[in-house]
Parts: sequence; structure tokens; C-alpha cells
Amino acid sequence: MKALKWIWQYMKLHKRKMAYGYTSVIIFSFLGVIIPYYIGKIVDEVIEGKDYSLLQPYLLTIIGVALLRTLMAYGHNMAFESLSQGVIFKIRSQMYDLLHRLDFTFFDSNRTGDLMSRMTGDIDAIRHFTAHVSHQLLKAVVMFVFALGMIFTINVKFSLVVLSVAPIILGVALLFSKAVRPRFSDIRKQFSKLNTVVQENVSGNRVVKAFANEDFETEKFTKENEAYKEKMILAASVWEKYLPIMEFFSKSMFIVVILVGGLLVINDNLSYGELVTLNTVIWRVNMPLQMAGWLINDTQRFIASAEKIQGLIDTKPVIKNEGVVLNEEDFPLNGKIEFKNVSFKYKDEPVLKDVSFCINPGQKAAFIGATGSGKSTIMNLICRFYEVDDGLITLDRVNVKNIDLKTLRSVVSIAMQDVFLFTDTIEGNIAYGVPDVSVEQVYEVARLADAHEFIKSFPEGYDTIVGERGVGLSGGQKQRIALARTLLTKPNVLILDDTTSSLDLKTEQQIQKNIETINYKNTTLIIAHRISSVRNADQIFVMEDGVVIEKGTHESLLEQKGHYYDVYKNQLGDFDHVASNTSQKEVNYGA
Ligand SMILES: Nc1ncnc2c1ncn2[C@@H]1O[C@H](COP(=O)(O)OP(=O)(O)OP(=O)(O)O)[C@@H](O)[C@H]1O
Repeated sequence: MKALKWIWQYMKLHKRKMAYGYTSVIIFSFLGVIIPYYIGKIVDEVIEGKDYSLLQPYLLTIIGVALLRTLMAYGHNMAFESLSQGVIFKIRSQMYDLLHRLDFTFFDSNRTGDLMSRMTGDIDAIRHFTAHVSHQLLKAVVMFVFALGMIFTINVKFSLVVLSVAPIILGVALLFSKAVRPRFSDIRKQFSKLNTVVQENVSGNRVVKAFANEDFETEKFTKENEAYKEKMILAASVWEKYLPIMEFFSKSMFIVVILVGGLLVINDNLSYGELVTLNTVIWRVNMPLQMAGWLINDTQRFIASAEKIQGLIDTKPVIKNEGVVLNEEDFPLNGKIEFKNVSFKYKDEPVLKDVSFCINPGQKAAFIGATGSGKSTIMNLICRFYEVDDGLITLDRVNVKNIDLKTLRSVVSIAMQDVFLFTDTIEGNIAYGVPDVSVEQVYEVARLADAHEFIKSFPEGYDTIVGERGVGLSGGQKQRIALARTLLTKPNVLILDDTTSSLDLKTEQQIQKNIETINYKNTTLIIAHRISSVRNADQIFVMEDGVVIEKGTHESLLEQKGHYYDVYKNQLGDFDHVASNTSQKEVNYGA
């Protein structure tokens, strides 16, 4: 009921199509019993009564009704098809819009495959229901009522016999639908598993090849493929078991017509023409009963899909604008970032513990620390991808919670650790999210990111289409394009989350120099594993296990002879040797 109420709010947006469609279905079903009626009249009045003058009008009526029915069927099928497309267009748009508003937490706990199946398979179940099942249900009921009404007007006794057989056919149809339902649900689940294996193998095919694991993957696929085949055969076996029974009982209707109708004719209680009419009309009683099982199954499939989609649409983003919301013009934007006793956990394990620091406008701050120590988490919290559990984060003394989300994410720009490039040209990828940007501006940021030269060296230059996720580019090239994309937004706070990890030292240093020439004021936050990447920062924060354990400049941290000093020594080999001779032998943090 909830699902029907839910879909109604979308269907009612197409009132005219619905009104036309349902009226047409009712008239169409009514006309369905008119043809047998006139066939009966031809038998009785033309053949038996020898009134041949009636043949032409009766035949013309039959042909006219048949033509009208064909036109009406076309009309209402098109109306419902177009209505269903309107309905799923709206639902799909709502879902897509929501996917962009939902938080990282939502995507952390929902699998891509699941979301994709809601956007495709479940949406298709909605389309099938609105385009076909919704009016087939009405057609079945109306057709049954009209046909029974006609039988009743012809002969009451006969209609009572039909009514006594009808529940048997309906019962068998319902039993069949009940038996086959779990089989279909198994098939759908198995199909989704099969899809997941295929999807993972397509996107992870390089890993499969790198590990020469084709046989293992083929075996995995064969297992799911076999299971799918078995489930299909099982469903077919249920189908094959019930089909003859259904056939038998539906044919029994015709036996009833011949037996009971014949007896009534012999006893002069029924004319030949009426018997012919009954013989045709009985089909219209039979069909809805046989279809009942399928319609119920399809309706249940619709309800299951509607609940899943409704569940998604009803999901509310946890992180949103609330309370006092400030825009860019409402407070002075200088780029001062402050953490005051911030604690945070993704699930149960604390990831940041009572973290406090202050980065002044225009400063370059660097975060260094072991993998998993919480560096990226700090950046995620500044952008409000997640909400702090305790403490306060401010941008220019304003709690980030009070800054309009779009404003916050446009003044704070992050080049993420996992580079994602769209299937588009390089230019399109760099200019992503900045409308009306000139080619010169794209070139300028590409130069800053040390990407201009390699892009120009491609035969298609900036028009080179990069494949899915940036296929065709090296890791370092992808990172530089992503960096150029971030720089183009001219953020007040620029966050570089391990953005240069795939680059050689020379290129990295060149990029650092370039960024220093940026002609707009910005605060820069850098996450890096190499001391060489952070040594020039105004402030360096050393993280360990969710805590800032040391902070200061490169020199002051070396003087402290603490953790930073150990890492420096570790990365540069013999410290004394390196201190006098800055030959830089790079090893990763903590290696
Ligand atoms: N989305 C998430 N859900 C649950 N736990 C997470 C999530 N993201 C990170 N973590 C966990 O939080 C901790 C800190 O992760 P974070 O990415 O902040 O570390 P990091 O210092 O940036 O590491 P790296 O240097 O490897 O990038 C890790 O233990 C990680 O497993």
C-alpha cells in the first residue's frame, strides 16, 4: 500500500495521460465483449433466422469495434508507456540529485554495485509496473466483470457454473505465482552476483592480469554462472509443473461451455448464437484469472523495488546547511584555519584525538606522519566531508558548520590522494567545475602543475581523451592534471593530499616552486611522506595515531631531535653526511 501511495505521487503528475489511459482501458475491455455478442447475433438472427439483411450491419459493427479496439490499444499503450517514462525520468533525476547531496559516510557503507542496480534494475521494475502492470490489473478486473456480466445476462445458471470453476483457476494461478516467486527472487539475486563478478573483472582486469589470476577468476565466474543456470532451470521446473495444471483447468472452462451450454441448448434454454457468444466470452473470463498470478508477481516485484528506491530517496544527508549560514560575502576570507580540540571517529575507533592547531592566512602548512595516522581525515573534516564528533574547526574564525556548504567547498579546494579523471578531454578534466574558463587559464594552471609540456607532446594535445579513470596516462601525469584542476578554482585554501607522491623529486620541487608564484593569496595545506616535500613549510605537523605529536618549522623540529628528526635521518641516510652534502637519497616515510 505504501509503495502504491508512493508511486501515485509521481503518476498523478500525468493526470491527463492517466485519465485517457484508464478510460480507454475500460472502454476497450467493454468493447471486448461486444464482438462475441454480435457473432452470437449473426448465428441466431442471420444463419438461424435467415434475416440476411442483418449480416452487413453486424459485420460492419464487428469490424468497426475491432478497429476501434486496435486504435484504443495503441493509444493507451502509448499513453502508459509515455507516462511511465515521465515517472521514471523524475525518479531517476531525484535519485541522481540525491547521490550528489549524500555524504561520504553514505558512500562508505553502500556498494557501487548496489546503487547501480537501484538506478537500473529497480527503476526498470517501476517502469514495467507503470507502463504495463498498472493498467493490465485494471484491464483484467474490468474484462472479468464485463464478461461475467454478459454471461449473466445471457444465462444465470451458466454464469453460476462459471463462477464455481473460476476460483479453482484463480487458486492454481495464485499457487503457481507463490511457488515461482522465491525462484524469481533467487534468480535476481544470483544475476546481481554474476554482474558483480563481471563488473569487478572488467574494472580490475589489470590486477587480474598482473597476478596471472585469470584461471581463478574464470573459476569464480563459472561458479556464479553455474548457479545462475541452476536457478533458471529450477524456475523452469516449477513453471513446467504448474503449466499443464493451469492448462487443464483453463481448458475445463471450455468443457463447461460445451457440457453445460450443450445441455441448455438441448433443453431449449439457450440458443446456438448464445452458445457461440458464451464460447468466445469465456476466454475473457479465463484470461484475467490466468494472468492474476503474473500480475501479482509483477506487483510484488514492483513493491520490493519501490521500497528500495523510496529508501534511497528518503535518505537525508547528515551534513547540510543548518543554523546560521554564511556566504563568501558575509565574512572576511583570509584562509585562517583553526582546529580546537577536534576528535573524530569513522566507526568505533577514534581516528583523531583532541587535535588542536592554527594555520595563519597565507601560510604553508605541512602534515607528515605514518600511514593511517589521520592526515587525510584532517583535510576531510576541513571540507566537511565528515562531521567532527567533538571540538571545533573554524575558517577565518567562523565555525565551518556555519558556512554554506557550496561556499566552503569552493573556497577550500582539495587535490585528492585518489586521482579521479573523467572520460573527457584533458582540457575538460582540468576545466572541470569552472565554467567559462579560457584556454589560456587552463594552460596557465597546467604550467603551474608542470603538466603543459607533456600534454602538448600528445598528438591531440589538450584535446586528448583520457579513458575511464584516466586510462592512458601515467600515475604522475594523472596527479599533475588533478593538481591543475584544483589550482584552476583559485581557492583561498589549497589542500594537496599526497598530490605529488608519484612524481620524481625534481618535478615535485619544480611544482612547489611554481605554486609559490601563484599570484592570489592562499593558505596551502600539504600532506606528504617525503621530508623534501615539507621542509619549506611555515609549519610542519607530525601526526601519529590521530595525535599531533610535534609541530614547528623544519629547523625547530630537527632541533627537538624527536620523531621528525628520526624520519629525516631515516630518509636521508647518514644525517651528518647529508647535512653537509645535500645529496638526497629518498626513501618513503617510515621505510
Ligand atoms: N572512510 C573511512 N571509513 C572508515 N575508516 C577510515 C575511512 N577513511 C580512513 N579510515 C581509517 O582512518 C584512519 C586514518 O586514515 P587517514 O586516511 O586519515 O590516514 P592518513 O594519515 O591520511 O594515511 P595515508 O598516509 O596512508 O594516506 C586509518 O586507520 C583508516 O583506516
